[in-house]
Amino acid sequence: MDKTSKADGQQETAQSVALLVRAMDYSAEKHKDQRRKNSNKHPYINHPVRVARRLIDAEINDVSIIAAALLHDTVEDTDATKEEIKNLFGAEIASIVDEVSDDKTLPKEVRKQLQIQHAPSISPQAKAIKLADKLDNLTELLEKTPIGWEPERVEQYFDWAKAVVDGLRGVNPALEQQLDEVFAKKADAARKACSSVA
Ligand SMILES: Nc1nc2c(ncn2[C@@H]2O[C@H](COP(=O)(O)OP(=O)(O)O)[C@@H](OP(=O)(O)OP(=O)(O)O)[C@H]2O)c(=O)[nH]1
Repeated sequence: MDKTSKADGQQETAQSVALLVRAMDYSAEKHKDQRRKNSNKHPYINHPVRVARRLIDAEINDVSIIAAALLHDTVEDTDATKEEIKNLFGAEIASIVDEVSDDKTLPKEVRKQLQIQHAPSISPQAKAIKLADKLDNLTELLEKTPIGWEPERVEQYFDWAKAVVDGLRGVNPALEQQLDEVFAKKADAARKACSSVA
C-alpha cells in the first residue's frame, strides 16, 4: 500500500470512529431518562448498543448501518426528529432510521400491522437492523417478562414478531438462525408448560 492510500485509509477510519461515537453519544443523551420495561430496569441505551453489537457479531460492519442501529429508537421514542438526524448524521443514516421507526401517532394495532406489511419492502440495511432489534427484544423476553405483561401478551408479541421476521428474511443467515433458535426455545417452553398442566 502506498503512503497516500494508507493516509486515506487512516482518515476514513478516523471519520468512521468519530461518526459512531457521535451517534452513541447522541442516542445516550436522548434515551438518558428511559429504562427497559422488565424488572431489571436497565438503562434503555443498553438495547440500541446491543442491537449494534448483534449486527457486528453477524459480520455486518457497514458504518451507516451500525450508526443507524445505535439511533434506531431515537425518532420513535424520544424528541429526536428525522430532520435533526439528517443534519447531524446525513441523509443515508436518517433514511434508514426513518425506515425502522414506527409512527407513534398511529394507534398501536395499526403500527403493528404496518410493521408486518412493510417488512418485505424496506431496504436490506433496515431489514438487518430490524432483525437484530427483534432478536434482542425476543431474547430479553425469553429471559424476563416486562412488568405488567400477562403470559397472553408475551405470546402475542412472539406471534407478531415472527410475522415481521418472516417478512425480513434473506439479508443475514446468522441473525435469522439465532431468531429461529429463539422461536424454537419459545415453542419448547410452551410445550413443556402444556405437558406439566396435562
Ligand atoms: N422484550 C422487552 N422489550 C422491551 C423492554 N423494555 C422496553 N421494551 C420495548 O417494548 C417494545 C415492545 O412492547 P410493545 O408494547 O409491543 O410495543 P410498544 O412499546 O411499541 O407499544 C419494544 O419496542 P420497539 O423497539 O419499538 O420494538 P417493536 O415493538 O418494534 O418490536 C421493546 O424494545 C424489555 O424489558 N423487554
